[in-house]
Order: sequence, then C-alpha cells, then structure tokens
Amino acid sequence: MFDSIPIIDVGPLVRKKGDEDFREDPEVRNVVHQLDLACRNVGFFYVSGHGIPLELCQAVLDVGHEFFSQPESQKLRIAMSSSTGFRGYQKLGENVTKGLPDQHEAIDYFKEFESTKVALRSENPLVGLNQWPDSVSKFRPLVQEYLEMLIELARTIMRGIALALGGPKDLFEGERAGDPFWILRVIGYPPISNLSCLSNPNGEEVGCGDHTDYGLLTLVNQDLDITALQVKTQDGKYIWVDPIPGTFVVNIGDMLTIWTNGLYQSTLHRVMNNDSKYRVSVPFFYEPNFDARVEPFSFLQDSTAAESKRYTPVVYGDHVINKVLNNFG
Ligand SMILES: O=C(O)CCC(=O)C(=O)O
Ligand SMILES: [Fe+2]
Repeated sequence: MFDSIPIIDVGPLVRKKGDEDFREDPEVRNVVHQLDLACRNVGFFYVSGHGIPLELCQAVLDVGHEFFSQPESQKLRIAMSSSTGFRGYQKLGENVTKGLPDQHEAIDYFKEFESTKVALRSENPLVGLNQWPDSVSKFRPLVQEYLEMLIELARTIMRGIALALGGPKDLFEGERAGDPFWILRVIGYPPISNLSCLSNPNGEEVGCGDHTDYGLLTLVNQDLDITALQVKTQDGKYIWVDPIPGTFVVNIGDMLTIWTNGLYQSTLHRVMNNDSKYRVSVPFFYEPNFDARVEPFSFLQDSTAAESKRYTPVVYGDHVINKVLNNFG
C-alpha cells in the first residue's frame, strides 16, 4: 500500500555508470534499493539528480505552449494520419482511452526506423517520418537535443532497475532493449472549464483516461505550476502527483510487468486539468527493441507470481501497433 510517490536521487547512477565496480558501489546500491522498493510498491517515482538542465526541460514545455496556442489550421499542417505512420498532430478528442475521447491535443513522435527488416516490413503501419512544426523555429532542435538526453537517462535508470531485479546491469541491453524504440508526446490539456460537455460516465472531464503505460519506462516533464496527474492506489483512491522542479515523474510500463512476471506492476494513472490554465506535459516513453520478444525472466519465475498468474509473452512491436491502431485506425 502506498500513499505518496517517493523521490529518488539517481545522481550516483548517472555519475558512476562507467565505473568498473558500479554494482558494488555503496551509493549505487542505495539507489538500486530505492528503485526496487518504488517499483515493487508504487510503480511511480520522481527522479532528481539526473543531470538534465532545468532550462532545457522548461524550454521544451515552452515550445509546446507556443505550438498549441496557434490557430488550428497551422497545427493541422503537421496532422497525423496513417500516411505519416501515425506521427504528428492530433486534435482535441481524437485520442481515445478505453473507448472514451481524451480532452487533450498532442503531437506524437516515434523513433524513425532505419532501413532494417522492421522498416521494410510493409505491414508495419508505424513506418514514417516525424512531423516538425516550422512555425515554431526552435521546436525541432530543442526537442531533438532533449530526446538524446532522455534516451541516455532512461537507459541509465534501466541499468539500476536491472540490478534491483538481481540481474546483470545489461539485462535490458542487446536483444531486449539495446536498440530501444521510443515515443515522445507533446500534450496540451485545455482547462476543463473551457471544454464543452464531453464527460466520462462519472460526469468527470478527463484529460487522459485511466491507463497503464504499455512500454518499459516513462519519464514525464510537466508544467510546474499545475497539478493534474493522478495515480491510483491499490484501494482505488487517486493521489495527485504535484510537479517538483528539477525532477521527472517516472513510471514503469506493462513490458516491465511481463518481464518481471508481475513483481513490478505498472500502475493506473490519469490526467485531470481542473486548473484555469492550459497545461503542457511531455511524456517520453522508453521502450524495448521493436522486435523484442517480452516474456517473464526465467531467473525470476521461482520468486514471483504463481504459475496461474504468469504473464503471456508478447512481441513489443505487435503490441504497440495494436495499441496505436485501436486508437486511430
Ligand atoms: O500528462 C501527464 O502528466 C501524463 C500523460 C500520460 O499518462 C500518458 O501520456 O501516458
Ligand atoms: Fe501514462
């Protein structure tokens, strides 16, 4: 049972990731222990000490605000469609979670496939080029710089999680997540008071409905002056995830649940922007290799869920294609 989100200073992981004795270092071991507790009990944690400049995080949110404040015709110039590989801008209400329209607009970026066998598979609907708004000139260079840093940070945190599971530090490298797929969403949530009456069955206006994230690890950069993200506890209550300057909100996704045979569970969460201001958040989803087969680690199966609870293996790429097509196809 949890009633708050822990804060983990990942500084030692970041500073010592190249060290020979990384695994034995007392500071690293301390971080690894905290990661283990957070992943077992909460599924969410803040990370501080990550080394990514606050100004860069803020600048990414600022260009998001600038983009969304434009007239719709301008935004639709980078509209998402099946012909863009589902990359680009989607209007308010176009995104659907569990059959209900979400009250947000967004731009979606996916890792671009190189001409490997994945890209050449004609049935892969996510093959395409990312859509960059030239109306906001700083957008592309800033977001690209940010992406490179976030990929590296997520990889470092996954190294800590590998040790937390008692595995080798490269557990999530190679065929599993050595060539990680990623998704970046720049999301805008209008204040609920501005919305017409599209509500969920409970009469609530939901920016993004209850869901777990479907990949490996999510890092959320959110506006600092609005609290809108909520995490569901085991007894069904929601707790608000207040923004903390200099941190990312990190949560684990469904692929980690499968790999750990349920030891680390992805946690339900949703977004409600009850504030009077427009909110921007930029979640970054660090994922397995596109063609990774995800199945419970054999070294964990004895110590985790009973046979009946075993998770069904999936190929990550099939899983994500399914999710995207269900939403927009
Ligand atoms: O906007 C947020 O704070 C989180 C959004 C989210 O949960 C998601 O896009 O998966
Ligand atoms: Fe999420």
